Amino acid sequence: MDAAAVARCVGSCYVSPAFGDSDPLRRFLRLSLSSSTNLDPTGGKNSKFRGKSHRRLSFVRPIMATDESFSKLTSDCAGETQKINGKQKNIVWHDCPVTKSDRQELINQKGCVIWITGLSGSGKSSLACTLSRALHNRGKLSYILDGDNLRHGLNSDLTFEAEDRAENIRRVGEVAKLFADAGVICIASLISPYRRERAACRALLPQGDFIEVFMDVPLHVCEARDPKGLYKRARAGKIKGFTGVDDPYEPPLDCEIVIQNNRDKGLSSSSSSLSEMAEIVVSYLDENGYLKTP
Ligand SMILES: Nc1ncnc2c1ncn2[C@@H]1O[C@H](COP(=O)(O)OS(=O)(=O)O)[C@@H](OP(=O)(O)O)[C@H]1O
Ligand SMILES: Nc1ncnc2c1ncn2[C@@H]1O[C@H](COP(=O)(O)OP(=O)(O)O)[C@@H](O)[C@H]1O
Repeated sequence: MDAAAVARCVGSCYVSPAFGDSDPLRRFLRLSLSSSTNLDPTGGKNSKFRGKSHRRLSFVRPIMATDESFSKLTSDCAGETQKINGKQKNIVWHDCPVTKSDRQELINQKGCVIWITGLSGSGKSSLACTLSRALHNRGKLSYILDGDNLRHGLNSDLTFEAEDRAENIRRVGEVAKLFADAGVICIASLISPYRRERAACRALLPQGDFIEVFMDVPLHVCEARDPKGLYKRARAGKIKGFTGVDDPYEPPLDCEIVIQNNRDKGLSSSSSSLSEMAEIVVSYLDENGYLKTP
């Protein structure tokens, strides 16, 4: 992409130079300290990339980033993790001689998770599809885990209550981790409104392999798009607990890529910008070594 295209998007996009913390323990501690709750029901209205200076100290620990994930963070990269939670005991990790490295070498790429978060209507699914196509055109294998789609199957038992949303995100995080382990570039696109759960998904992956993309689109723009008529129904009180209307969205404080996708017109004017947005992510992957065998 040329510099002008970057600039056009950068009216609209910010790519952070990845996380400065190379040490997983440091990052874990940082996440523990930075997580806090934002109950602003207007959600994305003021959602700008705020960066480190706006982090608040809090003693709230990530719900999912428990002692288990802590020990995983310190030992996981070797792939030797033995996962034991409260319900499952006496299980032992079984290794296979065909490794993640073998798989990555086979398809000449590095498995990772692109996690796209944002309000309903912010363009998550559109970006996911455009990105997947762009990667496909470059001969790279990707797979989309879309929140809406997964709620037709794997997550069809879950509601939009906070606890179920958290479980939804946890499951998608685990599945995404498996795809990344398979060597695939996994594109997860779901609202995932809570920082703690997104942080927990990040903690499942080796350092750098979780790339969070924030669709920073104001609520009024999402609401004007309203392709499924859900905002209208939520405003009419026919849907309770709709994200951004009467349910919270916690914008990322610290993510790899921010995309300000503000246009409120139809696809004809957006198609080029979607491909520019996808190109921003592809460039990030390229520059960080995900499009070749590590
Ligand atoms: N109450 C409520 N709040 C938000 N969204 C709702 C709700 N009810 C249904 N929908 C539709 O479900 C899609 C979001 O599913 P997700 O799995 O991505 O949500 S979450 O991550 O568990 O919050 C979301 O899809 P997108 O518009 O693609 O984001 C909506 O179409
Ligand atoms: N950059 C854009 N400019 C204009 N409209 C867009 C843009 N990106 C997405 N849209 C439109 O916004 C609506 C919501 O997009 P979608 O990808 O379904 O969002 P989400 O998955 O976040 O709910 C769709 O009608 C889509 O065509």
